Amino acid sequence: MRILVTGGAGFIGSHLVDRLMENEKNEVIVADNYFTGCKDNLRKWIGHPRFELIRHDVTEPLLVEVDQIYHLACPASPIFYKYNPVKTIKTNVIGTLNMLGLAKRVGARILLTSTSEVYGDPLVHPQPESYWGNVNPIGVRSCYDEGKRVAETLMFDYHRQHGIEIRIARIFNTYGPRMNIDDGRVVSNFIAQALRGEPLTVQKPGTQTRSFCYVSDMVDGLIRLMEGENTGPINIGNPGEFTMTELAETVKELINPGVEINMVENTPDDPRQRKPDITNTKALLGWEPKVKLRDGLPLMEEDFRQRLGVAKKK
Ligand SMILES: NC(=O)c1ccc[n+]([C@@H]2O[C@H](COP(=O)([O-])OP(=O)(O)OC[C@H]3O[C@@H](n4cnc5c(N)ncnc54)[C@H](O)[C@@H]3O)[C@@H](O)[C@H]2O)c1
Ligand SMILES: O=C(O)[C@H]1O[C@H](OP(=O)(O)OP(=O)(O)OC[C@H]2O[C@@H](n3ccc(=O)[nH]c3=O)[C@H](O)[C@@H]2O)[C@H](O)[C@@H](O)[C@@H]1O
Repeated sequence: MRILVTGGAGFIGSHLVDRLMENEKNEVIVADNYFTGCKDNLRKWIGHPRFELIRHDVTEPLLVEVDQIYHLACPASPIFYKYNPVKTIKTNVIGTLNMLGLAKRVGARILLTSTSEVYGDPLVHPQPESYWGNVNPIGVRSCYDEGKRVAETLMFDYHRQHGIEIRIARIFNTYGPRMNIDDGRVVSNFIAQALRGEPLTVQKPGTQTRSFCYVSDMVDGLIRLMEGENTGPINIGNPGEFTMTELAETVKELINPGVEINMVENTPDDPRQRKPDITNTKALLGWEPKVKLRDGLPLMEEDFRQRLGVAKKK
């Protein structure tokens, strides 16, 4: 199978490449502009006969003969996707248009990594795929939230109009090794702060909730979706829901009991609750997450200790 992974140098993408490369029948091509990802995440595959890495921005057309496209190219951290909002929405709209054009041209099946942010600040909880969402069309997060919604629209229009084989995953908060240490997302922030002995920065009100999926579960779900017969959209996430204060207390307990927890200001339009309804995911993909937060955090801690050079206290 010839597989293109856009955004494959990123956090989820590089773990996906690892799993795809385990299958000797697969040839993998990564296209990435290294905005938030890096070659180092793929170092073990560079030079491998079944692997190719291209520096490419998906807002420009790309022509490669492939059978499957995993379209992950988009900055995921709010800090990065808010850094250049016009670029973020271009990546989601023009980038997805280019990948759909490629899929049509070469007859490839295409999977889009959409997001729970399509539900916005949800008024329905937990969120089923049938929920249309509560999204601000002109807010500071809209480049991402609406960008992903348009990407889903384009996927379905190409499916209905041109018969393209599509798969849509609505990914919920995912964590694990290889996350950018300073990309500003809550799990990476808290673990880096705990290891550096800095106060954990809980953004107000602290009662807002998220549900965290470990990256190996996420990759398993994405491959099952691609290999299955269902277009989606399908939620892929761990229904274990925590407040940010509970998350901070767990990181403090597991990693550094002496660290302080500080309440700090939040940013506009931060969703107050988020939890996937995975009824469809279990029924259609036979998937559910295996790694609990308390088991996943130490795996990420080990990765961050190595990268930060912080040894575990005896
Ligand atoms: N991690 C999460 O919690 C989460 C949750 C929901 C959805 N997602 C989605 O999953 C995908 C991967 O997320 P991630 O956490 O690995 O993020 P990431 O930022 O680590 O990876 C994104 C990758 O895409 C690349 N990229 C960005 N813009 C590009 C462009 N214009 N052209 C080519 N490459 C580009 C980046 O350099 C990076 O390698 C994204 O589409 C994201 O929206 C992630
Ligand atoms: O799962 C999803 O669909 C989305 O999850 C995250 O978006 P978000 O939940 O905003 O991610 P974080 O920036 O990690 O924030 C999570 C919560 O933690 C809080 N937070 C964040 C950082 C911090 O240091 N402290 C803190 O309390 C935020 O206010 C927010 O309530 C990802 O960044 C998005 O790419 C993704 O689409």
